[in-house]
Amino acid sequence: MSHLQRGVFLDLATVDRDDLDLTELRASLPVWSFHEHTEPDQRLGRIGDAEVIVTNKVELNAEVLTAAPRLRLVCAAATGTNNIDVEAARRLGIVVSNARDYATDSVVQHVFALLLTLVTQLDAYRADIRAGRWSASDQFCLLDHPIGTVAGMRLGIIGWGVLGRATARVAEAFGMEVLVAESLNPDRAAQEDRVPLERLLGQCDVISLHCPLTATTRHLIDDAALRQMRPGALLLNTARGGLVDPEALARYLRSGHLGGAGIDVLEPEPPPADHPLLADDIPNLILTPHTAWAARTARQRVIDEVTANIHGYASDQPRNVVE
Ligand SMILES: NC(=O)c1ccc[n+]([C@@H]2O[C@H](COP(=O)([O-])OP(=O)(O)OC[C@H]3O[C@@H](n4cnc5c(N)ncnc54)[C@H](O)[C@@H]3O)[C@@H](O)[C@H]2O)c1
Ligand SMILES: O=C(O)[C@H](O)CO
Repeated sequence: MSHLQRGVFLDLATVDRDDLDLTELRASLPVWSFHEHTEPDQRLGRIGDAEVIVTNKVELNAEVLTAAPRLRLVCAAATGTNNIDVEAARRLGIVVSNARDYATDSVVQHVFALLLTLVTQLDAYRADIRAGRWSASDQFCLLDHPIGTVAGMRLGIIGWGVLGRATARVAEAFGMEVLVAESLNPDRAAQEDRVPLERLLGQCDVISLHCPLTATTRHLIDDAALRQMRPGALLLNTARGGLVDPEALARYLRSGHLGGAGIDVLEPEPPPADHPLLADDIPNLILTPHTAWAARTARQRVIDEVTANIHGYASDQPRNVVE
């Protein structure tokens, strides 16, 4: 058994809005400090001699990890761990655990909320109603914005993990054809049935991103990738903002080459007011504020996953270790 004394949760308010049960988490260690948010210059003071850090989005770089004298376990209250220097943690003998498969229902319904909103022109018709166009119409319905059907569309998935696979299952139920991109990571196991990224981009009506943000995947969807996408194709990003070059995406939406985009994640977050994708003249862009994961059930599950990761480490059976 590994005896752990003290834990610090650096950004509890990003998970809990006083609607979650933290009893088990609080009981998992003798001493806890919970902080709603932590600014970069507050990190070291708050970490102190903690052996366990829980973070959703506070950055833990090599400098911070090196300066934490007793740190043994970092629990990401998230699946994505791009805010944590996992390599530095490994060198320092610190275990990093994440939360897996905790928000699958929430993220997948969000992917389809974005896709169906684009394909049905929901926003445009709601704006028409608010502007009085339905009441003023000479017929029972409005037909001003062309409506597609997802059935028959070809969906390209980039990132064949928990969320990519779950998205594919729902897509098939909608009558979509699914193609899966080869992983760019050369260490990945056999990739039969996968399609090279370039071909996937050129053959699909919808591209949905589900891979982690790493040095290799940063700006995976750049100017060249957007150019390869079919005219009128749709881009969905519920993974990480850094996967997409925002200036390039704004250009391809403005030019009409892309039919639309549904984006839940930007870089940085929160985005500055002058972020290229916050401009108000970009057509067919639906933005949501990183809420794909945020159903209450999923937020409770992420707390339960963190608790299980602490218990796993304490009983010498670390779980969900990020390699
Ligand atoms: N918006 C949200 O609310 C939200 C919620 C949960 C997760 N996420 C993001 O979604 C990502 C995926 O989550 P998941 O649960 O499916 O993770 P996962 O680890 O199960 O799947 C990720 C997959 O991406 C693959 N991959 C890695 N590098 C790749 C590359 N270069 N090219 C193609 N594929 C590559 C991996 O092999 C793996 O199969 C997370 O890393 C996180 O950043 C976002
Ligand atoms: O990676 C995740 O799990 C989401 O971004 C929520 O933190």
